[in-house]
Amino acid sequence: MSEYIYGIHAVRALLMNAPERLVEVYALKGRDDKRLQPLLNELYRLGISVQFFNRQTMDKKAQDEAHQGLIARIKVARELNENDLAKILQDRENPLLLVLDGITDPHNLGACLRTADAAGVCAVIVPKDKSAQLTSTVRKVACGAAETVPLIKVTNLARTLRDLQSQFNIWVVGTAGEATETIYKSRLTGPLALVMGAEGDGMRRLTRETCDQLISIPMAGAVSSLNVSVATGVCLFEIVRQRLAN
Ligand SMILES: C[S@@+](CC[C@H](N)C(=O)[O-])C[C@H]1O[C@@H](n2cnc3c(N)ncnc32)[C@H](O)[C@@H]1O
Repeated sequence: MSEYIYGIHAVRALLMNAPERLVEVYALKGRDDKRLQPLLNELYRLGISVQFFNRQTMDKKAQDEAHQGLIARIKVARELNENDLAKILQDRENPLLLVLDGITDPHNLGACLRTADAAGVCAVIVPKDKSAQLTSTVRKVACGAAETVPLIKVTNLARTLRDLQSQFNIWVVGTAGEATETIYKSRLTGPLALVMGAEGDGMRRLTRETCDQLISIPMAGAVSSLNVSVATGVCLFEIVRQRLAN
């Protein structure tokens, strides 16, 4: 089984993190780009087939995806699940996890993965059945982070959160606009899972009830909530700030 990834960021990230998954690469003929040549050199070095095509053929292969002159056919990765968490968490001194409770917009998932990578999140956890899938749009928006941050799909999110609390001593912090405690007054420096809610309804009741703490981002204006990927960025980088200041 294979799938396609598009664009320089996605191909470079896969080349750096899981080159064994690259089957073949299609590149735009005549494209003279300083960023592309080192990447092509590395592909040649690893013996990965690179074929050159004109723009019309590349656009056809990309089927409406923006490809920036580079497409890779890759082996589908094994899906990660709750059983992979122990390995990811072992030897992590101060793990930071991001939990997305039912985000369905691929752009939001891609943006959250990108921010998670930048903030040093060790895995993103989502419920198996109620989330956007790791599509090429998600990969493109994630700018390579879909290849670097493990995405764990769990059958029962509340149970996974309880396991994180009891087995790994992880403090589970949920986010909700109406929470009285703000992120800026909370101490978020220890092992932590940050939980974000879905675009429309926020966190589900059981998820919310499982959290150790609920926090909000203070809102000064007329709108009642932020876009979830924006809220994720605000929260993750406040956590990063606190950890660096510690
Ligand atoms: C668009 S909001 C959902 C709004 C939903 N009506 C609710 O009551 O939560 C999506 C998610 O972004 C996060 N979020 C957005 N604004 C927030 C805020 N001011 N404080 C904390 N989290 C926020 C939360 O995780 C929320 O579940």
